[in-house]
Amino acid sequence: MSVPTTTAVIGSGTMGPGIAALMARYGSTVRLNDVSAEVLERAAGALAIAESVLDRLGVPTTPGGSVSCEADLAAALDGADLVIEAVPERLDLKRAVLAEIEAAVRDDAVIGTNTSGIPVSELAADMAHPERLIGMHWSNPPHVIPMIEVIPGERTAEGVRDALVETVRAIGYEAVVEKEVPGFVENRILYAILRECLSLVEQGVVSRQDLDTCVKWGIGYKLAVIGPMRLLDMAGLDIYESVAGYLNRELSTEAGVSPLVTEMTGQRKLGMKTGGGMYAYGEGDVAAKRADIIAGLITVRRALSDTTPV
Ligand SMILES: NC(=O)C1=CN([C@@H]2O[C@H](COP(=O)(O)OP(=O)(O)OC[C@H]3O[C@@H](n4cnc5c(N)ncnc54)[C@H](O)[C@@H]3O)[C@@H](O)[C@H]2O)C=CC1
Ligand SMILES: Cc1ncc(C=O)c(C(=O)O)c1O
Repeated sequence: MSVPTTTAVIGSGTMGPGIAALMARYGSTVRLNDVSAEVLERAAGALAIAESVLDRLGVPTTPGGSVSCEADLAAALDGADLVIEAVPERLDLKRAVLAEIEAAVRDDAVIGTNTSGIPVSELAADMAHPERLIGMHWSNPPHVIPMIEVIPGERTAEGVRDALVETVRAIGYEAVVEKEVPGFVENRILYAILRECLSLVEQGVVSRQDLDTCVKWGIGYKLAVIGPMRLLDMAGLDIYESVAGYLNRELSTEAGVSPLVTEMTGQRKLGMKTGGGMYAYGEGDVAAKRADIIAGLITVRRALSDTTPV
């Protein structure tokens, strides 16, 4: 399977519309499904924004692609060669949705789950055909970040893994194939960073704003150009050995969720989607901030495409 003829995207929240817009751009007939009629009504706006971003990125349009919103799951799945599950990150919900998907989908369809890190084998535990399920972890915003983690579970067929890698490359993205561990690779690293960041803010070592400045320039800027393994070579492994020798024992080992985060989620302060989180957003601020972030990502992606690989 290179670009699937028909793709079903199940879940149209933060991730679904960007995924749908990108697959359509490469010529796939995409059906975008959600349980919420209100969410599906809003999808047109999100799709239009994603399409304009793809224009600005210069992603060419393959004729024949389209996205339609489909409230009926069976209709959304009808004839799909690739299904991308993007419903909320809850094991019970994902298992239930995967059961519905596998009961309705074509026998030879590939079912990709966009879980942020639930092991694929756990999601597949009750499936009649676990060989069709594979982790397909996009990074947010999915139509902009050109890398997808591909994670076979214990029972995923090799042919399914190979077909998905082919699809990822056919849409111009890098495929990173991994063995399954909770969080996969990207989120294990991201969450190690976020745990330390939250701990430093909670301890009052640094303000939220200054932490963001420090990580953006001191870490993010370099890591946008080279990966951590290359960074170790640039710094010197002897330096890493000396610093890690006294620093690693000081780092946060918090096994639970940061109290700062649980306090905010308890108040339904979920970030940009609710208009407040680590920062406060006034009227119109969220749209402006999202536009700034996308503009920055487009500039950096263009610049990085001229640099040598990691
Ligand atoms: N938000 C992010 O930065 C990223 C999220 N992910 C993962 O992608 C998945 C989706 O995440 P988001 O888009 O952020 O979540 P979200 O909460 O923004 O959207 C999920 C959507 O799924 C819908 N939904 C719930 N039950 C459904 C069902 N039975 N059938 C169809 N639709 C249903 C909801 O109405 C909602 O619109 C999660 O597993 C998440 O961990 C992966 C990469 C990045
Ligand atoms: C906080 C956070 N958690 C999960 C993911 C992806 O699974 C992301 C992301 O892609 O940006 C994230 O920021």
